[in-house]
Amino acid sequence: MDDILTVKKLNKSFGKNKVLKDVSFNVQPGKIVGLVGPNGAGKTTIMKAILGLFDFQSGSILIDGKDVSITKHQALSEVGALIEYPGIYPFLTGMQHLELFADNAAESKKDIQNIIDELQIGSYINRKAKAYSLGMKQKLGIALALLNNPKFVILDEPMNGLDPKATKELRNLILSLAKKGTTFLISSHILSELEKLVDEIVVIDKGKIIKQTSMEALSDSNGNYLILKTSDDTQAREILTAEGIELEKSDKLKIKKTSDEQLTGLIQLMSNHNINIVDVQHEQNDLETSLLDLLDNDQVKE
Ligand SMILES: Nc1ncnc2c1ncn2[C@@H]1O[C@H](COP(=O)(O)OP(=O)(O)OP(=O)(O)O)[C@@H](O)[C@H]1O
Repeated sequence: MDDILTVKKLNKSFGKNKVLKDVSFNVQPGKIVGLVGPNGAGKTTIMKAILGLFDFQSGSILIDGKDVSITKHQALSEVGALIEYPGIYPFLTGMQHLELFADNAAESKKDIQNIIDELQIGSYINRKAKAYSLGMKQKLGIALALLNNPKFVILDEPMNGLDPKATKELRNLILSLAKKGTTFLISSHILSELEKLVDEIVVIDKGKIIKQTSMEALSDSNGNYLILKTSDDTQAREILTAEGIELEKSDKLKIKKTSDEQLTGLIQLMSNHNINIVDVQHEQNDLETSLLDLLDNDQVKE
């Protein structure tokens, strides 16, 4: 399927500070893609460039096959976005914001009501935005991003300021929209939340993309471990080491999982030395651990 977003060799500097270095990645329709990386890595800059808000020195951005730049915005007509702090007018009500940004007032009445219901913002939507809390403003910003049924939605730190209930509601809303075909590019530092949502992640560090991978492949490639509990862990550790089986740094007998047959071999090995395996646990790296590993490796390479 053709990409909804293709970013190719994007370079961007602020003065002498090169903040995006040959950034390339793609997003396929209907996917939820997470853009992750440390503070200052370049996530917001990428999102702003995709939205035609920043110029760039070289490279290209295509949405649905059409070029986007600071002067070419046509492809953005079907894109919804929330970037940094939602731009909200303090003296307008939430409802006035939604009406102001709706494409077609008559047709949008039902859409506006749906969004209000889904995000549960009805109790304060007719109050002036100056009286909104951080989370209320954030929810209004998300409502504005989702208005007009965009095909592609870009959300920069959408969970900022949301309480756990609102975070869960937002997650469910994003998942249900994605099921109906909406595509999402989402940045967030709340990795435990992001991993419940995304199909793929793009990892950026110091302006360079260091990985684009499906979540499935990420946990398969570096995140599966077996933890053995035996009748004699001290002796078992010696036997495993003597066999050249590498143990992870842990006070438990933790071994990187390499194949489905590996456990049978370990049981056989222990049994040959009259040691019983009394328990086996499977452990999988969470997104945070996988990401920290990736960033550590990136530092080693430099
Ligand atoms: N308008 C600007 N003028 C000059 N430098 C900028 C500007 N915007 C961003 N930068 C610089 O670009 C780099 C990338 O910033 P960016 O906001 O894209 O990072 P980020 O990955 O979104 O970080 P965070 O997770 O902290 O939000 C930083 O070094 C930042 O100081």
